[in-house]
Amino acid sequence: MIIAVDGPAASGKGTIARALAHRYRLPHLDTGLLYRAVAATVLQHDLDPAIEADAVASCGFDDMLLGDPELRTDRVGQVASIVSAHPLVRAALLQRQRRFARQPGGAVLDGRDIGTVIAPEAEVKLFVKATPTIRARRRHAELQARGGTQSFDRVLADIRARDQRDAQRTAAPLVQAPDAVLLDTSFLSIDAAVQKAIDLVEAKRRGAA
Ligand SMILES: Nc1ncnc2c1ncn2[C@@H]1O[C@H](COP(=O)(O)OP(=O)(O)OP(=O)(O)O)[C@@H](O)[C@H]1O
Ligand SMILES: Nc1ccn([C@@H]2O[C@H](COP(=O)(O)O)[C@@H](O)[C@H]2O)c(=O)n1
Repeated sequence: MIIAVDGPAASGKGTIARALAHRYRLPHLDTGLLYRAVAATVLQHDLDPAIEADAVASCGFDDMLLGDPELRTDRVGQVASIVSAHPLVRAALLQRQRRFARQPGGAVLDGRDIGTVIAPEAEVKLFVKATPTIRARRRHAELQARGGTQSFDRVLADIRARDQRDAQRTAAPLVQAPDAVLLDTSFLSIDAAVQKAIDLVEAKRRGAA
């Protein structure tokens, strides 16, 4: 079974994807990390993320980088949303994600274009959303817990900027797949959101959704 979990920044898709992977004993890929690794490599080499050739040259990153906590910072997230708009960057990362999705037994992937581009054949597609203010509140709390000093307003502005870039780019924009089920986590606890996601997967498996 392939489970595709898409949605905007800090909507809770990673939390849900990890929980579903655990529940159904499936491997999980956080595809945002791949774009973050490209972004971190661009920054490391003092390249320009807006220049496609610079971003493409950074797609051959060492997989060791995927475990670097620096990848989770807001700065890297912002640059990731710049490099991810380049069609050649998306093309360079496409096969790796497709191979992961199509491994025997299935997989859970979360990102922006899993249900639309990477695995349009996924048996289950969730589109996770929450209001920008609630997402910023959650991300702000998360960053503070890690010692971050950004203001709430800064985090909210960054989330809005990233939403806009991700939704408006021409290459694989953030959009709900027509056959994805919408899961609004704005007023759900983590446990309640995960339970809803499990209920949706179960309904799909029974052919009821
Ligand atoms: N339903 C929820 N209620 C409260 N907090 C939540 C909920 N879901 C997720 N969170 C928290 O919100 C933050 C963002 O969640 P998560 O990392 O899952 O989002 P994401 O969509 O994967 O983000 P990104 O796109 O930036 O990778 C985390 O700190 C997580 O613990
Ligand atoms: N399938 C994807 C996943 C991510 N992106 C881009 O990467 C940025 C960082 O992703 P996070 O999930 O870690 O927040 C994100 O803002 C997107 O620009 C993508 O394009 N496609």
